[in-house]
Amino acid sequence: MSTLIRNAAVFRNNSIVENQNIVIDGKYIKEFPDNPDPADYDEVIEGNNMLCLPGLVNTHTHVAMTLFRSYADDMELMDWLQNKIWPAEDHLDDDIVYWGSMLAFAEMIRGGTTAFCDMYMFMDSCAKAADLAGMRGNLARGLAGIGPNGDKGLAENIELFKNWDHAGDGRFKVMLGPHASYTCPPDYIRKVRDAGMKYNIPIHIHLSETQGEVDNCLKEYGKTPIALMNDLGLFDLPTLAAHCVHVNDDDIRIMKEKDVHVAHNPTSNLKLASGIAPVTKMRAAGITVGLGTDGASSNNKLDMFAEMRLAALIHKVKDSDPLAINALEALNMATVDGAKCMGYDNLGTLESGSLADIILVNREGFNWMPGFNSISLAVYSGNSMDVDTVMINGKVVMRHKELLTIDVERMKREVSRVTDKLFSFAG
Ligand SMILES: CSC[C@H]1O[C@@H](n2cnc3c(O)ncnc32)[C@H](O)[C@@H]1O
Ligand SMILES: [Zn+2]
Repeated sequence: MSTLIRNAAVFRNNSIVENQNIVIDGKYIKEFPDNPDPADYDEVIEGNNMLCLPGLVNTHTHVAMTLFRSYADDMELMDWLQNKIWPAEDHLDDDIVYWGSMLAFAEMIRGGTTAFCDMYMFMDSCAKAADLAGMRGNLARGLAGIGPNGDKGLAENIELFKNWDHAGDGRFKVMLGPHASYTCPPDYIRKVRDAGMKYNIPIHIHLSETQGEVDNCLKEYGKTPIALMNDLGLFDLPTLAAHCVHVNDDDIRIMKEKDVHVAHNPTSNLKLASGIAPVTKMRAAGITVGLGTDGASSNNKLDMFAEMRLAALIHKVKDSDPLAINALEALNMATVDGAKCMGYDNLGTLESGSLADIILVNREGFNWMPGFNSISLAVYSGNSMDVDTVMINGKVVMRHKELLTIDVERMKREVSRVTDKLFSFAG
């Protein structure tokens, strides 16, 4: 299958090149010809007035938590988890997670997100929904070592790896998902690490999200969550650490030394009043930082345009520096840096040989006028509703805002049905 994108403005090598043509062959970008003949291609996409960007990468989420959107707002993390979310999550099943995930994929594709890094339960259902939707995803079974199901969860995560790693024509990778230092005691982290070493599986974990988490960890183990995980050998595996809001200079040194990647979730961190991560410090130390939404209960959107904009804004205030994170840096965090967080070195850029995850953003809206700088426009005034066409792994999954892989009407009916089922426990 070959596709020609014709006459678009293309984000390449950190700048916008107008009037470009892109040829996609199979799942890869092949070339940028000057005068292509449309008759030579199976499919032609007109790029007039479109900005062509790499698909946006959401490096930390819990996709099925769309079903908890607006269920528990205006709370801090532990109150929210312990008193609202965890009791409700006891009522999840495969059917519920499948449709909650599908709702997330519809929202993500519509907003230009082509890849996601997930940690949740019933991950086989999440994977099946992602496969049908055509999404690219890194999947982790969330693991807790407190309580009776630690070993069962780990066995499920390994099974997930055997069934889904590299599946979907290479769109899926599987990670191990130890939830956090406060839910995974040292002995359990050692088990997870040993499994990761045995099967060569990377790690996705929440770390140092709140000051309370760090304080409790210091009290219990005499170490920060980052130092504790390092001493337990977890960082001997490639690790993606979500949040890292409360990290000190020693933590940052360890993370750089162990090449720990960070998923920065600005909206979730603000909404749960967790704090603002020292992103400029981590980036200055050479740490790769991607952007994420976290789940739709703590955000409450899965909108990477919103995350880019917020990331570019809040660090200016945190650092009292308008250059803290500029528009280009925010865009790179949402694309190429996010792709690195997911373990790809051929994703998140529009180059010959890159995987063809591409979005076309319509620049005809009022919010795109005047057109001085399309990178700045994309980050500060663009929004997810401007996305017109989305390609993942060389396949068009949304054309002119029509979702091609998801039966939207059925999905809405099923989401209503499983929401009723999920919340029937509440009376
Ligand atoms: C065991 S599956 C993943 C687990 O994580 C919970 N979760 C969602 N958002 C956050 C967050 O910001 N910090 C910590 N844990 C979070 C989710 O509800 C699942 O229980
Ligand atoms: Zn999370």
